[in-house]
Amino acid sequence: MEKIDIPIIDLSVKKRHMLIDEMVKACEEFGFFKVINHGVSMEVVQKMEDACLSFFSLPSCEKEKEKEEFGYGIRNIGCNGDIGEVEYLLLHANVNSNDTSQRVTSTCHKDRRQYLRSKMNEYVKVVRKLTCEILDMLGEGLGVPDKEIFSKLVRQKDNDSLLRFNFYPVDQIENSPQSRVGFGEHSDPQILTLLRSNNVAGLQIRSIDSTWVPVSPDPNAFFVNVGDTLEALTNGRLVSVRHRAMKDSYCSTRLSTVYFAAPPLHTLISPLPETITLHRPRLYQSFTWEEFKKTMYSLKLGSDRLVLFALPHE
Ligand SMILES: C=C1C[C@]23C[C@@]1(O)CC[C@H]2[C@@]12CC[C@H](O)[C@@](C)(C(=O)O1)[C@H]2[C@@H]3C(=O)O
Ligand SMILES: O=C(O)CCC(=O)C(=O)O
Ligand SMILES: [Fe+2]
Repeated sequence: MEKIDIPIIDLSVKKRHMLIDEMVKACEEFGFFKVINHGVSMEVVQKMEDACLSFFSLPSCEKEKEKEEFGYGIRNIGCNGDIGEVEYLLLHANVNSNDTSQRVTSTCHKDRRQYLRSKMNEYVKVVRKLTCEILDMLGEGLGVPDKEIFSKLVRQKDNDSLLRFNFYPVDQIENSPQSRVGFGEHSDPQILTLLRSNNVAGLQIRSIDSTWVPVSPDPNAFFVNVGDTLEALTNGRLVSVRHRAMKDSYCSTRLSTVYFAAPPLHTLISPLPETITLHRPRLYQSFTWEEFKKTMYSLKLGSDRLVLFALPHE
């Protein structure tokens, strides 16, 4: 295990130019950084987290009923045979969609669903705002003419962003190995990911020299991952980070909450002209987010998807 300092961006610091430079540098070197003093209401976070923990503590038969509505899953990640030591909810983070009020269901289910959904929607609103602030700072730092070029994609009404809750329970089995992979190595396919967790360790990022770097938990912070799509949009200048989550058998239950900011399906992803230079010729062909998504779902969790869109070298 390597000891490296994860870049920390303190949004309460007034010198915006300095912050922007540090943020761009972190995305170039690691594709990852931690944000503190972000201004997101901890009350919103806490209520959403409590509602999720109550959900995960329900009996299995109750949770299984939420496959369709909340994308409940256990152990199976995606549909290509990846297995994790994790239970999760995976749903669209589009606050306008999924009105459950018309569905025929018992009052108890309906109340629980509506409460969970409302806490999630409140969370999405605040986390999307923070995501857009970060994307605007990156746009400014890269010197693109329209600094809102990235955030505009995420603000679109039909954006394809997702919200995921990963629940890593404590092992009930005696003598199970001390530390196992809970969620396998991968990069996130979208533009930007904002991840937070309770105060339990688990997240690791892979550094340039391929060693795993543990990220200390900080429930007051957000961790930001550059996704494959931002790597493609910036012609490989900002790099998508490979990461995984470990599960420690003797530790406490871990809950991570992950917001994946994505553009609308029809969006054409092409490297921005400002990122194509003599020293860095164009790396990727253009593709729509829909095409990329189709490819990603046909592949395993740990696959390198961007390589399939790389242009041949001269
Ligand atoms: C195995 C898979 C799960 C995944 C879709 C995929 O085919 C490859 C990418 C995976 C991933 C990783 C980051 C996110 O957790 C996720 C929701 C995403 O957008 O891409 C998952 C997908 C999933 O669990 O459906
Ligand atoms: O649980 C974590 O910390 C990581 C989860 C993750 O990488 C994901 O959901 O894509
Ligand atoms: Fe991830």
